[in-house]
Amino acid sequence: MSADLEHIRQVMREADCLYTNAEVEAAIARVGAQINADLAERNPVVFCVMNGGLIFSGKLLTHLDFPLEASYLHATRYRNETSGGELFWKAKPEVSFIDRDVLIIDDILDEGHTLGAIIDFCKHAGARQVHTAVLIDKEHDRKARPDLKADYVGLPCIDRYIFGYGMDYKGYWRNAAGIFAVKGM
Ligand SMILES: O=P(O)(O)OC[C@H]1O[C@H](OP(=O)(O)OP(=O)(O)O)[C@H](O)[C@@H]1O
Ligand SMILES: Nc1nc2[nH]cnc2c(=O)[nH]1
Repeated sequence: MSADLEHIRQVMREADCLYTNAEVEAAIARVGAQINADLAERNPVVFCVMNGGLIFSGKLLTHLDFPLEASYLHATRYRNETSGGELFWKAKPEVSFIDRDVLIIDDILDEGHTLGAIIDFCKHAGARQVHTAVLIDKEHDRKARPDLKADYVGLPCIDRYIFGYGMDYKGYWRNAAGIFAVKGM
């Protein structure tokens, strides 16, 4: 079924802006500086988690000032819905990272099932150390593993369904230049 574009446009018109474009860009620059300080000598292999991690990864990578290899993996459990289900691997990493430092970049740590599963996968596949960066850490008490924290966090966010900067609403608005919360969600 094709999307109801008028509904999609209305969601943007009615959304609450939680962070402006400038605030997100400043957060990305901050995270970049932290990663430069920590990982410059570690020769990490950097994985963007598709699809949501695309914009944060692209912008963050331009702040990193050391040699690195970049690739992607694709794991999803929301599949364009607004509540999560089973984790589904669409593409596992193709680059070998045995005995390598790995940096995983994703848009959001919500309940943490996705990041937890990706970290487990990388460790089982022989990574020396797995580092994680997320643009948004959503604050609530439903974390799958309460002890699982991302090493690098751009911004905290209240417990609402958000979109923009890679995050979608029903597959749309990943391109929104800011972080927005859907009205009523
Ligand atoms: O912490 P969790 O509750 O597991 O949710 C976080 C994950 O959800 C989103 O992915 P999604 O499955 O929506 O796929 P997408 O990246 O293609 O939007 C997001 O990109 C994270 O990977
Ligand atoms: N777009 C989007 N994806 C998510 N995945 C987990 N939480 C969220 C959220 O709030 N928004």
